Amino acid sequence: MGNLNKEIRDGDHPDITEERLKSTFDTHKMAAQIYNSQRAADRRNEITSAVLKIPELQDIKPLPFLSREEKVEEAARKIGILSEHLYDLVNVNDGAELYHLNNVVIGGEGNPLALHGVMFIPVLQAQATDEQKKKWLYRAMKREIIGTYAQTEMGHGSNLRKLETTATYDKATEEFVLNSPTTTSMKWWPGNLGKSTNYAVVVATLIINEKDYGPHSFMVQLRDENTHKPLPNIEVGDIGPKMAYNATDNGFLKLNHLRIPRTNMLMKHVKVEKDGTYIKPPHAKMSYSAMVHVRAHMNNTMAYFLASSLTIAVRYSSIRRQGHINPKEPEVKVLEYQTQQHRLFPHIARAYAFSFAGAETVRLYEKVKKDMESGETELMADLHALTSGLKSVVTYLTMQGIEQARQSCGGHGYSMASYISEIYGIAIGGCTYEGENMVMLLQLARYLMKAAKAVKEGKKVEGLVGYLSAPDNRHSLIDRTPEKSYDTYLKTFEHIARQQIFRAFDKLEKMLTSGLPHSEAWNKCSVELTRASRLHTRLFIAQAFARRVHDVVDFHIKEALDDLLHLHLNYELLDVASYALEDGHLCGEQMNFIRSELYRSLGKIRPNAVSYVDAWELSDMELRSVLGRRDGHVYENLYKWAQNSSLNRTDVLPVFEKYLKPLMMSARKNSKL
Ligand SMILES: CCCCCCCC/C=C\CCCCCCCCCC(=O)SCCNC(=O)CCNC(=O)[C@H](O)C(C)(C)COP(=O)(O)OP(=O)(O)OC[C@H]1O[C@@H](n2cnc3c(N)ncnc32)[C@H](O)[C@@H]1OP(=O)(O)O
Ligand SMILES: Cc1cc2nc3c(=O)[nH]c(=O)nc-3n(C[C@H](O)[C@H](O)[C@H](O)COP(=O)(O)OP(=O)(O)OC[C@H]3O[C@@H](n4cnc5c(N)ncnc54)[C@H](O)[C@@H]3O)c2cc1C
Repeated sequence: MGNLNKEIRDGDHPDITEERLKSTFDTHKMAAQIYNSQRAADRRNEITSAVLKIPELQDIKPLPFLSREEKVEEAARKIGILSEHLYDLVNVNDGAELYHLNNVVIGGEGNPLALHGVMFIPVLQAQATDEQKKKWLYRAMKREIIGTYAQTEMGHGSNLRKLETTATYDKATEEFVLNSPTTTSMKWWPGNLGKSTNYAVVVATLIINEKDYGPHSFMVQLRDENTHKPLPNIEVGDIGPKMAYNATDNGFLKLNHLRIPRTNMLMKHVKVEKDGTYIKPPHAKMSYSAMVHVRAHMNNTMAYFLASSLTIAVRYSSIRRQGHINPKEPEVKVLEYQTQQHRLFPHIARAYAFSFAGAETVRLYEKVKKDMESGETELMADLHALTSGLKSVVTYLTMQGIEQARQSCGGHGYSMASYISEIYGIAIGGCTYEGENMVMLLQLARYLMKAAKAVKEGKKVEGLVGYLSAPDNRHSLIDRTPEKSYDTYLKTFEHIARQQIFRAFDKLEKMLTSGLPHSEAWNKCSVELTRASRLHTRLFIAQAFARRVHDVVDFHIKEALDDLLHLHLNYELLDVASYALEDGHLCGEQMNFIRSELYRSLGKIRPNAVSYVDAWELSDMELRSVLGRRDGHVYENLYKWAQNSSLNRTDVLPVFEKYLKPLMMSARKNSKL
């Protein structure tokens, strides 16, 4: 039958092998849950193996030792080589395979085609007419041109309706005049805009006959296709180094009365006729599709970032020995400490939960995308609400989890040898991009307030907010029913979310009744509103986790996932318990029960800890972490890694003669006086 944990190899550190031998489940079967099919999990490993056989695709040295320019060059070099091998390595129509190939070969720090794949192609697919697709999309797919999505400006990112870049229609010439009238109107932030791309979908405020029609999308050629020099009336460049993600040239763009043909406006759903007549889209927010596309996929990318950090931390914790639990016995693996388990295991459960919630979200996204192609827009509001909440909650909790993973590695976690700080830097960008988290929580809150109003008016609501109409127990049944059921936990989460949604609603209504204008009342309730959004979203995540466990057929996988779910529900409930204590839905006795279940869960998870992270099947090449090495041989490799430091090229640095020697000489001279 072989080992259940598929990472076991001869010569590995015995401490990590000992962990893997304890596995109660087949890690490759678990990978099928994480990646949604056995075939997808197999393909990931096949792609990794194929990449390992191509020497030019390996990192020239550990990425933390590269300068920013070297990072940009290295990513571009690999993109060039990848293009030669692409069709042999992956199915180019499979986004998951492409994403995996990118993670293995290039990693998360970015590459010249990042925004091309993530936004430029999707926006053309969703918003270009057939004729426009022929002109740009097919060239983009063949990488004859490289594009990005240029929406955010120096002065405005969140509030799209106040974008200053204008696209003014000139009926006489049948052109749009694109203009950045102020410094703050410059596009600022778009990925790869700075140096890599030669085209961009620019989002600008459409003006026809002096009337403002709001943000619309326009195709703009930025650079000459042969020389790559910026075209006339275009100023473009890189915005400088960032917290992380520095292989990517996030850029600025100033358009100086640039004229583009009328047919460069993306017109699948919305139109400007030759005479300037404006024809509305079936839904006002259809042009926001590229943002929804990314938000819908972010749960999975965040789950991946979180799982990467936890793989590093848990593997390292299984070979790191420090201190004693029993003074008569040798030093223990730090993973034995309950505090270490409490620090890491709930985040493992979250990574799984985000992946399962992500799979459901992508399914809904695919349905809405298909509907939109035929002008059907009914589910757009549901999708927008769901992705807005998830994007915010998942990125925030991912940030917490990665930082805990780093701290759990002690001093070595702070070294770039762990690579956790880079993963952290990349992941937390997600709290900001695709809609600042508070802004997106408030978008979900609009949807929740509408639902609450409907319920108050005696109407029945369904779907994602159906629980607002469902019967509620005054007291939680956790620990009060003979059978062990997750339903009691989910009902408690429902109660908490429902109470908070109505609390925010009542507060808002009270202020409105007192005569406060809606926007002021909204602002004064906004903390309560974001709380409602978070609780609603955390309920959805817990439900999605429970739905997945319910559907699993394999006994051992189901059992292992069930343990994680149990931990998740107890940990998350403790995290939000104050809401349930406030109105007596939970009592102190139940809190004690939940706490003791949490501690019991940590013990249950412990033997499988390494296997839970191994099941993500993240290769050494993609983890890029000395601490997270599959074989557990950390210490000798930490020493090897440090040899890459340019400071070690000579024993004595020039700064010694220049500054340190004079400093010490003069100090010595003074002390002799
Ligand atoms: C296999 C593919 C893999 C893809 C993987 C991608 C993941 C990559 C992850 C990691 C790798 C690192 C790579 C980094 C890539 C970075 C990419 C980042 C790119 C960007 O950041 S692009 C710029 C993003 N900008 C924003 O998100 C701006 C945020 N602001 C807005 O979206 C809007 O301004 C707003 C929604 C906040 C408000 O819009 P507005 O028009 O003013 O509308 P309102 O008045 O507030 O609302 C009116 C009404 O409309 C409804 N609504 C709003 N939006 C939508 C929508 N999209 N769909 C449906 N309905 C919508 C809203 O709910 C209101 O409804 P109501 O009146 O309440 O009924
Ligand atoms: C790594 C990275 C990559 C990016 N890539 C791209 C890209 O490819 N293309 C692109 O176009 N853009 C890109 N962006 C820009 C990004 O989309 C915006 O920065 C983001 O949407 C946030 O907008 P902002 O910067 O205007 O934040 P601001 O809105 O200025 O946020 C500042 C503060 O104001 C608060 N705030 C703002 N409005 C409200 C409100 N209505 N109610 C309550 N609070 C509010 C926010 O919560 C926040 O606390 C990228 C950004 C990053 C960090």
